Amino acid sequence: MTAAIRVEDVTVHYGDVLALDGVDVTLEHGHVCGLVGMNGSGKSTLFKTIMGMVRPDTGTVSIDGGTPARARKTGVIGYVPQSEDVDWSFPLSVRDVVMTGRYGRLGFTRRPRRADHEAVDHALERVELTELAGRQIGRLSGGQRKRAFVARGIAQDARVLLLDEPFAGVDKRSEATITRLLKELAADGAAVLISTHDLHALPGLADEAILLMRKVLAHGSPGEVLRPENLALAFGLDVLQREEELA
Ligand SMILES: Nc1ncnc2c1ncn2[C@@H]1O[C@H](COP(=O)(O)OP(=O)(O)OP(=O)(O)O)[C@@H](O)[C@H]1O
Repeated sequence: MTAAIRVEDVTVHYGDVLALDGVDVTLEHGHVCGLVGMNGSGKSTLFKTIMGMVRPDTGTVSIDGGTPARARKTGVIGYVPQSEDVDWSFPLSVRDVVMTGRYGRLGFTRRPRRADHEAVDHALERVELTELAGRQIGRLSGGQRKRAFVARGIAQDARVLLLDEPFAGVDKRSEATITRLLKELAADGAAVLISTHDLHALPGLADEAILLMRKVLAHGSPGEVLRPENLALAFGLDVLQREEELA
């Protein structure tokens, strides 16, 4: 079976900073995988490398057996970026943003057809944003913005979906809606890779997890990955003690 995402021996530097060091990751379709690691461990860099927005110094990335550029062009891959990476003042409505998920499919005229409008309506319904469809994207709450980007991935029918910190600054309702949708998308055969700082939420969110610290320290079930010795390696003793206090 062709892997949804295959990252092989990828190393990335920003100038002198080593952000990823010989990273190998294989993800299959039908799974939600949580990506965890401390600030600066390379999570966003890994996403950008998988998207083809950062070119690795060495190593290769393939998405559904093709290049990242091809996966972007054909709409195979969808990306929900960190909020800081988005220009929220851009004069686009929620509906416009969701429609950008259809761009790979629009014909020569670039004009959306009925099927495109229907896909956008359906996606807006699934994230519960139908009533806010006409509002400028920057005039939404943090959680609603994230749901709009998830709707873009749904309208796109992305087979591989990457979400960089979708729960940062997000209310519980949006978090629950997004979690449910991601599981539904995976059950329909998508591969979902999602970074999060919320280690306690990980088992309820994902069926596998990756612990990153420039290298992949652990990749397995959330239970295996969150073992105290792994957390101590990735985060230091503070987190380990906090985990014990919370247990
Ligand atoms: N554009 C850039 N130029 C230079 N260094 C960068 C750049 N982007 C990231 N870095 C550095 O690369 C390393 C990995 O950063 P990255 O943003 O991938 O980490 P992260 O795990 O996503 O962090 P966070 O959890 O804080 O979002 C860090 O040391 C960071 O300072």
